Amino acid sequence: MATNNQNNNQQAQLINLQKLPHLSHHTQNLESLPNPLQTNSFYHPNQDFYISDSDVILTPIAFDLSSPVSFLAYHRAGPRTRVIFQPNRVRAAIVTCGGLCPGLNTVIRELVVGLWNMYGVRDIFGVKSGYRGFYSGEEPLRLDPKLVHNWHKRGGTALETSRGGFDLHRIVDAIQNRGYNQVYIIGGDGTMRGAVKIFDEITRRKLNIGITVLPKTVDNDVGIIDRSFGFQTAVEMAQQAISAAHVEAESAVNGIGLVKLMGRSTGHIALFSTLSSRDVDCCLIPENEFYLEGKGGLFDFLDNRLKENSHAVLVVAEGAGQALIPRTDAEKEEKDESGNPVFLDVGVWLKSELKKWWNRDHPGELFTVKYIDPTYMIRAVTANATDNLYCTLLANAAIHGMMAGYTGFVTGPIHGNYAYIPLDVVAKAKNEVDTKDHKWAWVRSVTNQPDFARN
Ligand SMILES: Nc1ncnc2c1ncn2[C@@H]1O[C@H](COP(=O)(O)OP(=O)(O)O)[C@@H](O)[C@H]1O
Ligand SMILES: O=P(O)(O)OC[C@H]1O[C@](O)(COP(=O)(O)O)[C@@H](O)[C@@H]1O
Ligand SMILES: [Mg+2]
Repeated sequence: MATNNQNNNQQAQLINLQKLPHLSHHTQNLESLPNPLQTNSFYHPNQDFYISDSDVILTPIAFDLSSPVSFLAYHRAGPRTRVIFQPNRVRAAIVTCGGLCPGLNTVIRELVVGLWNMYGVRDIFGVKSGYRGFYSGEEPLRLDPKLVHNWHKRGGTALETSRGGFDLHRIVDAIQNRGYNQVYIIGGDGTMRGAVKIFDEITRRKLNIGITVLPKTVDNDVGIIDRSFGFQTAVEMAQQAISAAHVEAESAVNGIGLVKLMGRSTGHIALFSTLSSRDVDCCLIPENEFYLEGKGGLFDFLDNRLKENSHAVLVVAEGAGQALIPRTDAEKEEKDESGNPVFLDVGVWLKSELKKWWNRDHPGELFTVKYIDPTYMIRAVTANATDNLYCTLLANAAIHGMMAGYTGFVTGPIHGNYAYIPLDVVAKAKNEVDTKDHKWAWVRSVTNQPDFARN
């Protein structure tokens, strides 16, 4: 019969636990207290209510039994029996960084309400305007449930956000000087790269300060988690633009409706919008290069489509086709304040190329391109119900992790369960559209578009 040790060894070979940093790893004399939820009148925690450190989420969830299997395990999010912070000694800071995303205000609201109601924390501060707000001299906003009461009904971020302005030492000095010991950062891939540096510096200084990132990206370009909050809302909003483009195209002779959607380096919004709309004839994304002229190119496809159907709808992600657009050397070098490449407008360029092509190949024949660019409209809106719920669970899960003393972690759903994932791992994990998988094949079969693979 296998001994416990043998079983543990076998399990260790099979399961690779993604260990989390904990404040006890670099600070001493931490307190250990019963979780205040134990005496919170709204909760009646039994033993199953608490999540233990051996409770994990496994991935992958689907595997082939005929091959050797191994799993990555992430600590499951949720309340622990013991916490390391006295609620009245917590000074929490919340900051939003990078571009907008539906649900930002909900996450802020739920962090405030969760800290206040679940754990009895009273010192909660909103840092204004992104990373630079830590040291800009602007006073942080004191937050309480009354103030944030309605925030989930507003798009944007009431704390304001910004790009750039990452000054590591000034940020960590400010965190230290303000006496923050829980820092909740809401941001995307760039934000996480910055947060890794903040975490490293806090660790180097041996400070008793927990830091966590709640992943935000309207593009859904952050890896490991199932999807980001606000993404569904954005896809829903994009439907309106696609429907309008379809109506315009259908109502014209040889009409093309062209919609540009967000997606800097990943085409998830374009892909999901295409799949859910079914009005789209061709979806162009950064992960799949395309070309205009010749057999199998976009014009060839559209020529046939217009002959068959007399109208067509194109969806293009903003980061698609960038290599095809002529640009000056200066334009090639252009970056935004965070260091992200600045794109030329693929929609405007495509519209002009389409017109040139038609006039050249079909002179005198009627043709219309209606270009719709909803850009900020899909991300500046209030989160829908599903995303709002996601934001609430995300914020609650992040709070439980921080109160338990975890640090340098990201909270997010993995196979529908909330998990704590090491920050440095998520910061490196990009979520790109896999053009070899079923979903992209499905797009191709729904649209019948070419694969743009030159043979
Ligand atoms: N490599 C990096 N190191 C430190 N800070 C970074 C890095 N990349 C981005 N940041 C900072 O993170 C913040 C948000 O980044 P940005 O790329 O604009 O948005 P997002 O986090 O949504 O991707 C900005 O303040 C930016 O300066
Ligand atoms: O005009 P801004 O604020 O720079 O935003 C534009 C960019 O923001 C995005 O929504 C992504 O932003 P994040 O990296 O902040 O998530 C892109 O889709 C878009 O290119
Ligand atoms: Mg980003």
